[in-house]
Formats: sequence, structure tokens, C-alpha cells
Amino acid sequence: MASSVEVTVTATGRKIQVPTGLFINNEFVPSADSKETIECIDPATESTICSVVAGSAKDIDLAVRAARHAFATTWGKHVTGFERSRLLNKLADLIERDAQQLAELECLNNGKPVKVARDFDIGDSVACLRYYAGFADKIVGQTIEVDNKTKVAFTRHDPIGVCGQVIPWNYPIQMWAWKVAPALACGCTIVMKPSEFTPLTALKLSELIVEAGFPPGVVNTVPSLGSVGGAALSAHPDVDKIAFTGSTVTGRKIMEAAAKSNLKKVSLELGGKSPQLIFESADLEEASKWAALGILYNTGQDCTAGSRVYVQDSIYDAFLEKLVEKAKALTIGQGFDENSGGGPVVSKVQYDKIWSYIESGKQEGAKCILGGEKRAGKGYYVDPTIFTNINPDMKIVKAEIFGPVLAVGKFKTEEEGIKLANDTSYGLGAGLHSNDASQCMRVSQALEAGTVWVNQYNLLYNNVPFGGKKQSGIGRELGSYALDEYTSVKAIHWNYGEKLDWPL
Ligand SMILES: NC(=O)C1=CN([C@@H]2O[C@H](COP(=O)(O)OP(=O)(O)OC[C@H]3O[C@@H](n4cnc5c(N)ncnc54)[C@H](O)[C@@H]3O)[C@@H](O)[C@H]2O)C=CC1
Ligand code: BAL
Repeated sequence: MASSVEVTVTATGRKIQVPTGLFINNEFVPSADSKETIECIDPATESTICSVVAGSAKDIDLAVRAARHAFATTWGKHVTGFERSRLLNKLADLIERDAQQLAELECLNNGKPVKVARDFDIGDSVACLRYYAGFADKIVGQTIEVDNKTKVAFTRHDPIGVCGQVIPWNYPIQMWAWKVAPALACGCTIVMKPSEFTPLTALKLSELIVEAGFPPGVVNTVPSLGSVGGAALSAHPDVDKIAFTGSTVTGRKIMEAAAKSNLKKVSLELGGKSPQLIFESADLEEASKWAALGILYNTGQDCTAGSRVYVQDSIYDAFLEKLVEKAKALTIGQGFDENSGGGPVVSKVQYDKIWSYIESGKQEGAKCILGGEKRAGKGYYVDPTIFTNINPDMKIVKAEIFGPVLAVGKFKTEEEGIKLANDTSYGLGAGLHSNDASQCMRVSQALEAGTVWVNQYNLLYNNVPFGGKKQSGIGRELGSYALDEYTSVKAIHWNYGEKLDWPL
């Protein structure tokens, strides 16, 4: 297989040279022992974009060795925080320079609108890299007084070492940035495994790693099937930490592999079935927009998708009317069309999964008041779909659908609303809309989620931590909290005067 391929973006005429090999030690290389490839599909047309090398377990091992060597020679304690900061800022500049090209490639492989990829996913990723560049020279420990006048203790926050990072297909560039930026800022080296559905932008970003000046082996990229490369990385005895975003099912496997191998540190950002509560004092116009955004952003392929909305009974009809109006106003279409607010879903697998949930909703007796009909023609399109008349046992109320499918229910009292909202094994996000400040405070405390949005939904900031409770995950990304995931605290006890009275 050629080490790169020219991809033409039909809609814009842009030609993009895309690497197709595994990125190890700053070079694109073939697999050491496999001829397997990954076919990359454009979800808007169902046509093949190109194929890339599918890494094997042996390739993961080679990438881990490269990362270990870099950690021991050029990175880790061999590089100052100031230099890490300079390199991260340079990488951010290069991504900003190439934003349009990267956005078109992201649109082609993932389906999301180019303008969303460019202005939100990539804009946010550049900011994320700069945010952690700012931390790289400020990773400091503590000096701690101990109960002895001739002794002191202090801590160092050492880089944890070689990090495996397994990312999903819903935000291929943004999840790359969320993982890479704090790890590099802390001085870790990386073996990145992008999703087999969307490996192209991770490969393109690997070129920028070289251009920015990172030493060989600091960042390695191995596209591979999850059951092959992801599993090998999680079970590898020389990986110190694994960071994962994806399904709860896979998160559980990763934790098991980590426990069975070397007890590597694990952080998991998993699924959700996030609720939004709409109280009678809420601004219904605004709340309906946030509720629509919550379920329709990224065509519902979002870990924090607000896929359950519960409305206080006194305002139920008025709110529902507004919600339907907002959902109808969003156009789902080709990502290269400037009018599209959302694209097709990422893959045939995801498309079939979403439709099976929509069918189950109908069969289990929910009322489909919007969408729920397949489009004719090519492309994995799912239009905004809203179900009412739901009950807590329905699949559409319990399961993470990861598509633009919303279940809307009713509640009478605040207590009942909270109970419904918390009736899930997940705990990633939750929203509440109310103009009663005391109620906002009470309910935000009662909601069992890692993130609670009040009178808004789904907006995240690089300096605010993000992660889940219950079966939505372990650990936190973003903010200063993410630094804990990539550092190991060492306590150093220093004696500058005490003589040991011996024997004891
Ligand atoms: N929390 C989130 O942001 C995401 C949640 N999901 C949920 O998961 C469902 C299934 O989507 P998938 O793509 O199958 O998710 P997944 O969790 O299987 O895939 C995410 C990543 O994990 C890797 N992976 C798969 N099996 C692995 C294993 N045994 N060991 C290590 N890594 C492995 C994949 O290759 C990919 O890179 C979606 O419908 C959605 O409900 C999917 C993607 C992102
Ligand atoms: N929107 C936060 C990241 C995720 O969906 O995986």
C-alpha cells in the first residue's frame, strides 16, 4: 500500500494528501506483520474515500517501544516545561493554519458540517492545546512542613509515562486534542488509537506533530480495530496509563484488561442518557432551543446528548409545541452544504442501531410526533425524531441511542422530576431550566451527573472539568483536573539535620 493517497473533496475541489501508514517514531510505516486495511467511508455518499493500514498487536507493541524510548531519552524528564509549552503552541498554530483543510477531511470521514468542524471542533481543539501549553511550565508540587525542625517533605508531579489513548468517531479531532494536550503538557509520551471509522484526521494531525518539532516517538498513531489495537494497548504491560472515550461496554473491557495486565492507571469517558428538566418558571422559548440543541447537536452523536426531556405538566403542551418548531428548523444534510446544521450519522452500523431504537420506540407504544421515517437515497441520514407517551422501561428511555432521537416525558413535582432524571445507570450530563434561583440550586445539587447545565445545555469550556459519575466514567478531562490523570505524585522526604538514635 502507498504511504499516502490523494483525496479529492468533490464539493470544494480541494486535493488533500492523506498518509495511510502507521505513524511510529515520526514516520509513516507499513504494518510489521499484517496486510489488513481499514476502509474509510464517506457517510454522506456511502462511497469509499480511501483505505489505511490497520495496525496489529505487534504494531502497537512497536509504537509502545517507540514511546518508551522517547520518554527515556528526549521527553519525560529530558525536556523542560517551557519547551513542551513552545511545541504545543506551535502545534496549535499549525492546526489553526490548516483548519479549513482539516475540517473538510473531518466532514468527509465523519459527516459533520465543515463549518461546525472548523469553527467548533477545530477552534476548540486549538484553544485546548494552547490552554495546556500554558500549564506545561506550571506543573508544580508542594513543599510540606513536617513535625520535625530538621526535615521537610516536598512533592513532584512527574509525568506518568507512556499513555495509550483510545478515541471515538464522534469528535475525531476534538477528542484527539483533549487527550494529547494534557498528556504532552505533563511530559508523557503517547500511543494514540483513533477510531477505525474516522482515522484520517488523526493521521493528518500526525504530520503536524513532525512539523511542530516533537521528537520521534513522543506521539505515535496506530489506526486499528478496537478488538485488535485497542485491546492490545489496554493489555500492554509497558503502558502506564490508558485514557478512553467511547461506550460503557468497551470501557469495562479496558478496565478489565488494565487490571489483568499491569494495573495501569485508567480514565474513562463513557456513555450517557442525559436528562433535561423543564420547570414551569422557565423561559420556554430559550429552554426549547437548549433542549433541541441538546439532542440535535452533532446529530445526537454526543456523549452528553440530552436524550430525555422531562417537562412540568402545567407547561407541557406549550413547551412541546416550541420544541417541535425548533427541531423542525434544523436542517440535517450534506456537511459541505452551508445550510446544514447537522450531517449524516457516522456509519452504517450507527445508522442501523439508531433505526432499531426508533422501531423499538414505536413497537413499545411511544408516540412518534416528529421524524421516525427513513429517507430514500444514499447517505446515513436520520432526521430529528421525538417520542412522547414514554414510560421508564422503554428502550428509547433507557439506552444510549447516540442519534437525534428524543424521549419526552412529564412530571408534576420537583421531587418527581429529579427522580425521573436520576433513574438511569449513567451520570454524565444533566440540564435544568427554571427561573427560580433556589430551585436551580436545589435541583443542580440533586442531579446525579458529572456536569449540570442550568438554563443552557452542552456547552463546555477547556478550563472546566468534564467527566462522569455512575457508569459514565472515571476521572476528569479538561481543566487543571486533567493534569492529575497524566501525572504521578512523588513525595520526597528530606533530612537536613536529624541524627538517627541507634539502636532503636
Ligand atoms: N462517550 C462517547 O463519546 C461515545 C460513545 N459511544 C457509544 O458507543 C456505541 C458504540 O460505538 P462504538 O464505535 O462501537 O464504540 P466503542 O466504545 O467500541 O469505540 C470507541 C473506541 O474504542 C475502541 N475499541 C473498541 N473495542 C475495544 C476494546 N476491546 N479495547 C479497546 N478499545 C476498543 C474503538 O476502536 C474506538 O476507537 C455508540 O452507539 C455510542 O452509544 C461511541 C462513541 C463515543
Ligand atoms: N461532547 C463531549 C465529548 C463527547 O461527546 O465525547
